[in-house]
Amino acid sequence: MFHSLLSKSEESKDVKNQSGDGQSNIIAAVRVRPLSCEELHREDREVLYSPIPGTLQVNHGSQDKLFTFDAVFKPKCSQHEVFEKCGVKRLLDLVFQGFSCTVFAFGQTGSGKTYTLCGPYSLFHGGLKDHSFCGLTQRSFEYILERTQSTQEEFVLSATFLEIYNEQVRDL
Ligand SMILES: Nc1ncnc2c1ncn2[C@@H]1O[C@H](COP(=O)(O)OP(=O)(O)OP(=O)(O)O)[C@@H](O)[C@H]1O
Repeated sequence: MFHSLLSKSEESKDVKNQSGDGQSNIIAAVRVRPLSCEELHREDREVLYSPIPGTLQVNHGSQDKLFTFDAVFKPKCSQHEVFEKCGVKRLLDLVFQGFSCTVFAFGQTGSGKTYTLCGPYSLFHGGLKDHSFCGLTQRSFEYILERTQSTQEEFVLSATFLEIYNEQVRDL
């Protein structure tokens, strides 16, 4: 699961509409990763379905539970699709209006946070060169750099990567 947050002024009390575009300041999206080889080998089965866009159904024995999110991405969704539809592009546009934005991925170990944010391990260590595997981070940088290059204005860009693990914050 990943969330996107934005804030312009700490004094602002209005959680909605700070950006003036009528949309919520918090976007919650869920991505369901495909079963791993190990899980397939174990004959684990899928228990998460998205019967209607924006919903996630958890198959829990005889009781199904349905949850709603701003976006739900099924296992076959590509990195490109996630970037285009998860709401991050809207945040990047708001960065150019002076808003501070945060994207954070949340989930248990092995759920796909790193894959979604940065791509698979082999993109960094295994010689994989395929751009289609790039995650939200690389795509965000590309998007920002494209926007800065299409204007005469000067920009100073800064980005921070943090990991919170066992309630400890680590600067990546
Ligand atoms: N959408 C996806 N498509 C294909 N493989 C995926 C996907 N998401 C995750 N994986 C694979 O699942 C495994 C676990 O993913 P990942 O390392 O991103 O999890 P994580 O949440 O960052 O785990 P940790 O908290 O332990 O660092 C990796 O081998 C990764 O390549």
